[in-house]
Amino acid sequence: MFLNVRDFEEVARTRLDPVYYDYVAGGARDEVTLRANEEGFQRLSLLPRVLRGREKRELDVSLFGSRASMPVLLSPTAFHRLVHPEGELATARAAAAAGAIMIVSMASTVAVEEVAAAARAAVPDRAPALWFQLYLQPDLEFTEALVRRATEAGCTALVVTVDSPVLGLSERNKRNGFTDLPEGLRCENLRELRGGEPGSVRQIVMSPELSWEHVDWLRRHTSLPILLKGVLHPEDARLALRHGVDGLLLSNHGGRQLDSVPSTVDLLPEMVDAVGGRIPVLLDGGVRRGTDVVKALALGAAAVGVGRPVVWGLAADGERGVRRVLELLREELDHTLALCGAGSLRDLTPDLVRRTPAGRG
Ligand SMILES: Cc1cc2nc3c(=O)[nH]c(=O)nc-3n(C[C@H](O)[C@H](O)[C@H](O)COP(=O)(O)O)c2cc1C
Ligand SMILES: CC(C)CC(=O)C(=O)O
Repeated sequence: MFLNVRDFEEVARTRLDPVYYDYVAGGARDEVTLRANEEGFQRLSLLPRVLRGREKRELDVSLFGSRASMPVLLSPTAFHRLVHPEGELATARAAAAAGAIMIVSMASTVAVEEVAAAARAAVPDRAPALWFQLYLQPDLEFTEALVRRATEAGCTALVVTVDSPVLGLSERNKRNGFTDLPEGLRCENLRELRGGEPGSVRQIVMSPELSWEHVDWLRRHTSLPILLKGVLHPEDARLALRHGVDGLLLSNHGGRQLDSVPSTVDLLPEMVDAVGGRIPVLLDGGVRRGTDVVKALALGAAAVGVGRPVVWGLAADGERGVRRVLELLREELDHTLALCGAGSLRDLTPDLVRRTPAGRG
């Protein structure tokens, strides 16, 4: 029985090739940050208010022009066809049906146009909420064409991942010899547009030479809102403001890039402070429960993202699994709001969160 997100991980573990399970579950090096993300939430306690609740709670949010049924979105995760044959098509249908924002990974194994078409077909009466995650490629002509493709496909915001000047190192992947997608799977957004072998697919380039000038370049080449994913230093948050960025997705890549960085929820108050309310701060990393969502929102996040939970849902039970994972998080969020005496997300304020004394959490 799937009672919570962790139940999906257990089933996914039994279903998946252990090499692919490790790819998804794993983090960088000693996995200190991977563990810290969940522990960060566990160390925080909630302090509910009483006698001020409401019969029906409002969970919907509006973010960068996208309406969503809840402040939980699908963080970008690569290679969905590695865990289920329908891959991102199933994920997109589930997200659209749940009214959740899906951030399509640049490294999706289904082309962004097809992902968008699947989402639209799932909810013919409304526009599904899709954003696109981008690794800025040093080949700016290619990057520009990709941004155009994502925009024309119907993605309405760009989430630029900036924590990957080089790829993080997962020792699980190394031990397992997992370096490439298996035969038949490709990053469909990386197809050559011209030149190269017909139908050939590029490798994603992680470039240490990317700079704020590239963000400025992107700002000039798109009218879509730009969010930066992976800014962790408050000084970089302030720089993001100066470079006209529209939002931050506070993320340590689920502990997959630099190991030993703090958990995202521990950094959240400082980052919220750094931007001083001028742009929304979203957060991902370690969100597994409705209580985690409430803690993050109370501390100032505009929304949270989930990465692995979606992949576990997909691996365990395809589209239905992703649907259920999103439903569970929504139900838990609603239930937690009720127990906290919050009638809406606006009632979530920092005073509802306490740091558990050391040794007790
Ligand atoms: C299997 C997997 C693939 C990922 N692929 C991407 C990606 O393509 N682009 C990206 O910006 N982040 C990627 N991430 C990071 C997620 O967007 C997100 O930051 C992270 O998973 C959040 O932590 P959580 O898994 O604890 O929810 C990936 C994470 C996982 C687990
Ligand atoms: C390197 C990407 C293709 C995928 C990614 O970001 C990840 O696996 O964390």
